Amino acid sequence: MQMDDPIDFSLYLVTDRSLLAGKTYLETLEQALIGGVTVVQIREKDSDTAEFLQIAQESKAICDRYKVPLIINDRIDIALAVDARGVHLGQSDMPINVARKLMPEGSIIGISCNSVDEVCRARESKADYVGLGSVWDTQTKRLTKVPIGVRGLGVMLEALDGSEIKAVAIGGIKSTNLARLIHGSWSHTSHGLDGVAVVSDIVAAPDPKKAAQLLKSTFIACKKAALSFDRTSLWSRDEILDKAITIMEGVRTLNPVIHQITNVVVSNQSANITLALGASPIMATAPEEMSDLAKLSGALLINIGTLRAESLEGMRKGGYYGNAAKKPVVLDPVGVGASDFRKSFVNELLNSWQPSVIKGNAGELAVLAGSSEAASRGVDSTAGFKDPVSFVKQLARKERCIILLTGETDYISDGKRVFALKNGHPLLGKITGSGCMLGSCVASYCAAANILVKAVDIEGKLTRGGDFLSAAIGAVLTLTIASELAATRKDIGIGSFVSILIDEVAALQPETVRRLAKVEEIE
Ligand SMILES: Cc1ncc(COP(=O)(O)OP(=O)(O)O)c(N)n1
Ligand SMILES: Cc1nc(C(=O)O)sc1CCOP(=O)(O)O
Repeated sequence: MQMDDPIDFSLYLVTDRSLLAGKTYLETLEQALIGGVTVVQIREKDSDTAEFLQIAQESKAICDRYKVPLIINDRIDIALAVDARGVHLGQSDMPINVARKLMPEGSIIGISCNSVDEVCRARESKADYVGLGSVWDTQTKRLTKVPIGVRGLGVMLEALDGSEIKAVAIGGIKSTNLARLIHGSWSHTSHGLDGVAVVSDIVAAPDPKKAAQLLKSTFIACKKAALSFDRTSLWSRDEILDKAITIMEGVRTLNPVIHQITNVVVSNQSANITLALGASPIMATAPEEMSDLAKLSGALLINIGTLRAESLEGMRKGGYYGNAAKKPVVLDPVGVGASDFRKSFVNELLNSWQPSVIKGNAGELAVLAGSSEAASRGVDSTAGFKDPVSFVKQLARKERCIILLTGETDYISDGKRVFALKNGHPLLGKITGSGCMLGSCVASYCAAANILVKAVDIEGKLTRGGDFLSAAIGAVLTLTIASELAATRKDIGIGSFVSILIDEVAALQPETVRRLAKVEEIE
């Protein structure tokens, strides 16, 4: 191991002797190294200099045996004394330029960052890497700043575009939330994390070797899977329509269970439209059921209309277990701009699990994107975007999922391609819950798409890899074409329209979808 060998940051162990679970500190360190830790930071918050020095010397000897670089937290004198590869500094520690003068040439200097401003300063000061955190809450350290969440990481990573500075995330990271971390933090400029820094999930594990192995293999698989999001599919518009129709038929033959946590206004018609599609609805909300239902169902829909305090835990757990069971999760952020309560809750949801599709009107999606361009009033959108095509593409890249923007023209993007769909009838806008019913259709089609995947390669992925772009297109076509057919019925009115719409969805034939579909890809 030479001083100028590049460091592999993928699994960065930060030590904490107060958390040991049975094994001694040195046994724990060695087991973690055998398990695949690629860099170690000695963090001794309660030791005096003599004790810190001794621990650092003993740790260095073990790390050298495994050819793994050693970093010292805060203390340049200790780093120099043990010939460590570098130091990790906090925002209130010695400035990087001073540390650089004291440390030997080629030393690694890392700094903690909690905001984009701090990342920009780290860049100016020529840090070698940044520790971004805390991502989530942690029991290991009393936090003085609000956790940044996975979506906050994405903008910090973007601030590193074009630099050589490496980035690791820290705070609350476990093997169980690593997939969400890697996928959700990817910036829309395709900047991903170089590694994860972990304390308790390794140090406090009964088997630190196994814990490190799991973290390392999960990190590698997730990073590979996250990179695949940037690949563009080569399907033509007609092939995508074929796939959408295959998915439509798949819902009818596979009869997937669609778990829906939805609002009280539309619960009944959402369940009925799901039945009309050929799927099987279950409208369960209790947090206690979420783990079982994630295994049983083909997809989960989370619709935040009529949000109440007692619904929150079910939505948190539903998405979490949905990701864990590799089932698509569809988020319908109904009226998210109506209150700070909804806004902060949706932000919390998107920091804790990964949706496969987000559907919303212009006002709702503008709130998610932090844009003031499209206004909303309650749950209704009152104005659209000047450039909806770029908007959906950007948001899909940011959220790493399919974005469905509803309106007179519906826009669907996977971050690379954008499709405009122009079917539908004005009566859809006159009834309550047409958007919510569309959410049920999207979830049903995603479930079938996720079951129909042929070559299953689930490693590191949040689902089986279903074609959710075609699923979302198929779902929109089904509801909007059925609405056109329903509107031609004699004496149709607002009241009868809902029932006839459900009938038309049930009776809709694939050839009719193919004949009437108004889908075009926007270059
Ligand atoms: C990799 C990594 N990132 C962040 C930290 C936190 O460092 P700091 O801000 O100095 O806080 P303390 O470690 O002193 O609590 C870290 N140690 N490692
Ligand atoms: C040491 C440290 N620094 C943080 C920061 O936000 O800068 S969070 C943290 C503790 C991380 O421990 P665990 O992996 O057990 O959650």
